[in-house]
Amino acid sequence: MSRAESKAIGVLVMSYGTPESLDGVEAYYTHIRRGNPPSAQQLEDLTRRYRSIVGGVFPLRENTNGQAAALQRTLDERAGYGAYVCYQGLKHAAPYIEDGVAAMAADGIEEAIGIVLTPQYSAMSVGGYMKRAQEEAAKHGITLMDVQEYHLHPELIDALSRRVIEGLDRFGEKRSDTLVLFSAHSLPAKVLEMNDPYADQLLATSHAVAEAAGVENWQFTWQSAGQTGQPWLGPDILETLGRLSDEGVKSVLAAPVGFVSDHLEVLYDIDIEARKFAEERGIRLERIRMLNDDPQYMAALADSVIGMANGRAN
Ligand SMILES: CC1=C(CCC(=O)O)c2cc3nc(cc4[nH]c(cc5[nH]c(cc1n2)c(C)c5CCC(=O)O)c(CCC(=O)O)c4C)C(CCC(=O)O)=C3C
Ligand SMILES: [Fe+2]
Repeated sequence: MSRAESKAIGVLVMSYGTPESLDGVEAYYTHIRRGNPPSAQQLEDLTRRYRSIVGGVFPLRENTNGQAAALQRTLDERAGYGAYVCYQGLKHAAPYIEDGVAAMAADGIEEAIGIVLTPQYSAMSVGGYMKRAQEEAAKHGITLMDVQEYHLHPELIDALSRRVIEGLDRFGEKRSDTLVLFSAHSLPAKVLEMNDPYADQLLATSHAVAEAAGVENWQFTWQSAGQTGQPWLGPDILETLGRLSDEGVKSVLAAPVGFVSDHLEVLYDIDIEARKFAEERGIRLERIRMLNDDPQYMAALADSVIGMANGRAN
């Protein structure tokens, strides 16, 4: 018997996707660039960054697999085996969002909930995932409802605040002088003209986490902006670290709350690039542990999925 019985609700678990191997970086980058291949220089630069974090495995793939499996277990525990069936749908790698929806259709799923593993909504990121999922669902006659965001879910805030407390403890006697620097992936600044909730939601998450962790000394900054020739949201984390060093700050705990996994933007952009930049300016930079398949994060996801499904039934 198929795991997906006729009454099962499909759950499309959406994430960014990462290459299978260094040989796959060019195709992946071309997909991110909407079919335009990167220049040799751009490809070399991205490959170099992956090479410096990757020990033969791209960590995001394992982490997304682990998150989808843990969410399935959490849904089984809360709603009973067979009530929900998870399918992965990735933005820039196989199985693509469309593959996930087609797999649901092949299993006879008629009703589904879509959820992106990023807690904060932007029309340019999460909205893009959902648009593709809706278009494919319509082709198969699947009714798909989207969880738009869960950036203030109490379990998520608690999970992040515990990580902040644990990260601050690593500073020992310097703990009270440590600044918590929340961050998220920058977006092209034109997103501001769209009245997009992304920045507000990121600030709301940061605020709630700081409050739950009892932290008053915190700031928010952007990171990982692309080089597109257009302006991106700033200030960038390196600019912020430069200013903090001018102000005499010596201890910083990075808290990238716009990301949920160990991947390139965390393992390279923060752990290698930002840390080196900070150390050169006399700042000790530590980072909170990422959520990956944290049980409280899974509870926030499962609760959002079940809440959406129940809302429809009422
Ligand atoms: C908002 C946002 C998130 C967070 C929300 C979410 O998770 O969705 C995110 C996450 C991620 N971004 C990732 C990787 C990349 N993103 C790039 C490029 C871009 N990102 C953008 C936005 C975002 N990206 C944008 C507007 C571009 C410009 C091109 C375009 O207009 O689309 C490039 C090209 C080279 C470069 O610019 O560095 C790469 C390699 C990985 C995987 C890392 C790994 O494999 O370990 C992850 C989790
Ligand atoms: Fe990205």
